[in-house]
Amino acid sequence: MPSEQRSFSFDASILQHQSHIPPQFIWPDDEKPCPEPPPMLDVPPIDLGGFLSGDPEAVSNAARLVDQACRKHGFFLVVNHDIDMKLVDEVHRGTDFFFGMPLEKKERALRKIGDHCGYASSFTNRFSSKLPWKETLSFRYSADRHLSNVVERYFSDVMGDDYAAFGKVCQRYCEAMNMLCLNLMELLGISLGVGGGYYRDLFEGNDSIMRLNYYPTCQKPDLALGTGPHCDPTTLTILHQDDVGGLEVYVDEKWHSITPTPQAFVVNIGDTFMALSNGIYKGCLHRAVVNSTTPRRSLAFFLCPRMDKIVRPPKELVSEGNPRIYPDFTWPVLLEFTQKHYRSDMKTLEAFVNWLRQKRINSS
Ligand SMILES: C=C1C[C@]23C[C@H]1CC[C@H]2[C@]1(C)CCC[C@@](C)(C(=O)O)[C@H]1[C@@H]3C(=O)O
Ligand SMILES: O=C(O)CCC(=O)C(=O)O
Ligand SMILES: [Fe+2]
Repeated sequence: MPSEQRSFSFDASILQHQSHIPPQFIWPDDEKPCPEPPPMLDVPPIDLGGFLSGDPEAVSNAARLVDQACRKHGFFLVVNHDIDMKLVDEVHRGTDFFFGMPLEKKERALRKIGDHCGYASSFTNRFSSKLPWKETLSFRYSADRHLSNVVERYFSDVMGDDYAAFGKVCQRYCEAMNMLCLNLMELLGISLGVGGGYYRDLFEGNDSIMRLNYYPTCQKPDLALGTGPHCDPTTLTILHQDDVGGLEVYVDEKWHSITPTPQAFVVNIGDTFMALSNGIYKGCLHRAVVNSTTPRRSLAFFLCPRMDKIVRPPKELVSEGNPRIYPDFTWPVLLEFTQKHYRSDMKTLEAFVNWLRQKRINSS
């Protein structure tokens, strides 16, 4: 991991108009965006309506579709999810408001070295090459009832009273995302044949991350990437993209674009759930491309286990034919690995297991 050093700031209000982009933002040829827009990934959205109402046939149909998608690429869309789309619009508007501010005001929430929360502009002080063409604002959401309103308080305490209203909106959004995640954990347990309770119970009181992504326009969109290729190291991601488009998923050895569907949420399996399913469900390899005409926003809710929970698959998923792939670990250790030692990509879990093994050898 390159050492963290202060370098130039990514002031989107300036860089978005520059015809020559700094070399740190130019990705190697084998990772550049596709020369032509890639094919759309044709995934039927999974209708959660029947599942949420407990209709047995709808439950088994949703479980079958989830199982197919997660064994293959770890990506699916959900509709009829019970989320108030007016709330989603409020978060998008607040996102525009925040990222539209002058840099020095955004930097009031500047991400501290090694921390995952706060404002970051393209991580210019975190990585020295292949910089993402984006600004992000990340904050913690805790489902622990003793830590209620942690989002709201973050906005007021860190960002100031003029953000209190946006903080309330994000608090409500995270609570809605938490409910959807718990329902999806139940569905994933049913899909894997271990019952709805195992994963749902594991994520009661979860300690998750919300991230607002803002991708300024780029005058060289064929050389840059908004977010590089990766699997989310977290458990499950619920993402809402605006109508601009830019999310791509790697399936059958090639990139596919995900057409924005405003009423749908994108759901993808993260590394932690790959470990929780003993490798049966695959972490979704994805990235985000940028464009030269329209800024893009996406809202990503990353479900993460409570800090003290051991990440371990249910015994039903471990057998002679399918032995344990990953060792026990806790999420804070994987999170620290991604924040201080390794930039998440498509091999994070493998690198993490090797790092853990080395740490244990060194400490024995
Ligand atoms: C725990 C996290 C680390 C990242 C944000 C969440 C889940 C996704 C991770 C990330 C987006 C994967 C690509 C690289 C990364 C550095 C980024 O582009 O932002 C990752 C995030 C991070 O480490 O800040
Ligand atoms: O903006 C997007 O569509 C993807 C963002 C993403 O993958 C992430 O934040 O982990
Ligand atoms: Fe991601």
